[in-house]
Amino acid sequence: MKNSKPTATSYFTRDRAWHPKAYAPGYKSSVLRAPTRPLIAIGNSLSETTGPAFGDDIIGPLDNDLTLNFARPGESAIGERILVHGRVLDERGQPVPKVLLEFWQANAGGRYRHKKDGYLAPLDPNFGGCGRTLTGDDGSYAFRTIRPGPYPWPNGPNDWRPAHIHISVFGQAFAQRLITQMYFEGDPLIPICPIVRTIADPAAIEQLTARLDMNSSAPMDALAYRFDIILRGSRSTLFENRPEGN
Ligand SMILES: O=C(O)c1ccc(O)c(O)c1
Repeated sequence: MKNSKPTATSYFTRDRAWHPKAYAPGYKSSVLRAPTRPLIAIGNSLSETTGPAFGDDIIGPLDNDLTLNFARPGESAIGERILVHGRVLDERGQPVPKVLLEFWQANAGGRYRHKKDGYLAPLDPNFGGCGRTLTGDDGSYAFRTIRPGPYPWPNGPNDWRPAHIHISVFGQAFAQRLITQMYFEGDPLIPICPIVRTIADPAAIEQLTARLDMNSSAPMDALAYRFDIILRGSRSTLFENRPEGN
């Protein structure tokens, strides 16, 4: 298609080489998870392309504050207090308003509040690890949390996940949910993480890395990190549930 005349949308088409391969043996669980046969396109059914429409009414007052939303009254989660903020943008850089963002993460010691997480680090009685918010009319979002700890995982003999926050972006339908992981600028575990190492282009890793943003920090309260999410196009944020074949 190289010589075809560009159309209005061809500038924004997806660069499939940007996304990691679904099969990446260094990331052990990708081996069984990756499709073994060519993918086939299945059209969405009506129930996959209609509703739900989320409004402000589903969001509770503490949903975007993980330091408080599981804490006992008057207490808060242990850890380095941070604000995470940014914008959700489409392939033209236009803001995407009113999308539901959900986040989940380990506590400051690197432990998830999940029955299958048996890591030695203790649970924090004041930290649940989940939150949600809607983007504003300018596509912006923000939430308060604590910086999660890194943790070991049984991929190889000594593999550790860098500190990260999982972020889900809900579209206008159940079939439109994209999930990514946000890392923190300067973390030495990023380049040696087997999951990160499935990503070929350093620029794509940079895009998954939140930047320290001193201008948005809350003095005497919380540091800020900025993380923009680009939903589509040649420089889309990498989403773990949208590998190269989709
Ligand atoms: O897919 C996995 O196996 C896997 C393991 C550890 C993680 O922290 C994660 O986000 C995914």
